[in-house]
Amino acid sequence: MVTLTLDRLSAHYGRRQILAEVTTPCFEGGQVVALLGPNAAGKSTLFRRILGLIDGGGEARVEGATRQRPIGYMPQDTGVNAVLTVYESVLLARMQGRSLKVQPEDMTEVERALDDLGISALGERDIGDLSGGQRQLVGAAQALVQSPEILLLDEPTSALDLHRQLQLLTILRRLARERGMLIIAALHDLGQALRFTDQAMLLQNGRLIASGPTAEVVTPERLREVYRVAARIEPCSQGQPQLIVEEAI
Ligand SMILES: Nc1ncnc2c1ncn2[C@@H]1O[C@H](COP(=O)(O)OP(=O)(O)OP(=O)(O)O)[C@@H](O)[C@H]1O
Repeated sequence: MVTLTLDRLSAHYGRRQILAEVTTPCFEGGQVVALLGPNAAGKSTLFRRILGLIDGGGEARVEGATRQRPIGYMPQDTGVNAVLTVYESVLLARMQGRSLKVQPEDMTEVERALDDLGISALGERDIGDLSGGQRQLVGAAQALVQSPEILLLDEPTSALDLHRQLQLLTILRRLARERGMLIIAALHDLGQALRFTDQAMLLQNGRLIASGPTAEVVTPERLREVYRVAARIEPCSQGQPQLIVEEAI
């Protein structure tokens, strides 16, 4: 099973330190992990540092991976290429870093990624003609089609309507369980994090404030300290934790 452990991971842009010694428990395949924190806390920077796209100290230790490039990534701003169809853009993502000879298996994987995300009907559409939410799902398909063992998604629900947010989070949970994938998603909706994720990391000003089971990370005290909101967490009628936000403080 694939695992990821962050060990005193730091990151800087030029001379400016953004992340300071982030150390986490070992996250395992099959789990969905929420990456939480207010604007500018360092969530995107953490993803880029895990991917080795920026410099810094410490280590993002991947163990148990069977592939040479085990990590898939969907950035916050997914690029759009207007001259490609959705199918072509996902196929191109699949072929990244490989020979350009398309095998039948590659086409099967493209169809599977589109199907997994419920966007098979968009396959022949030009990517430039899509709505923001549709483009976001295509971005997720581009990351998923590489059959990653670890999938990093930077705010994958930010452009989606409520139905599609819930649908995507449900799909991610299923994919993690069924394929043993470790999925880490930056999320701003803490209620959804409580409902759909197993573990969480909470960043503030580039420091890890808490990590562990989501229900232990997202507490009224931390919402007050880190997010500056007064909130309660109460079980709903079905016993699920429900976040009730009262006011900004
Ligand atoms: N390329 C860059 N060069 C210099 N500073 C950067 C760069 N990218 C981000 N930063 C700075 O790093 C800090 C963390 O930014 P980051 O994008 O990681 O935050 P975030 O938690 O993802 O925020 P948000 O929730 O708003 O997307 C911010 O102060 C930001 O201004």
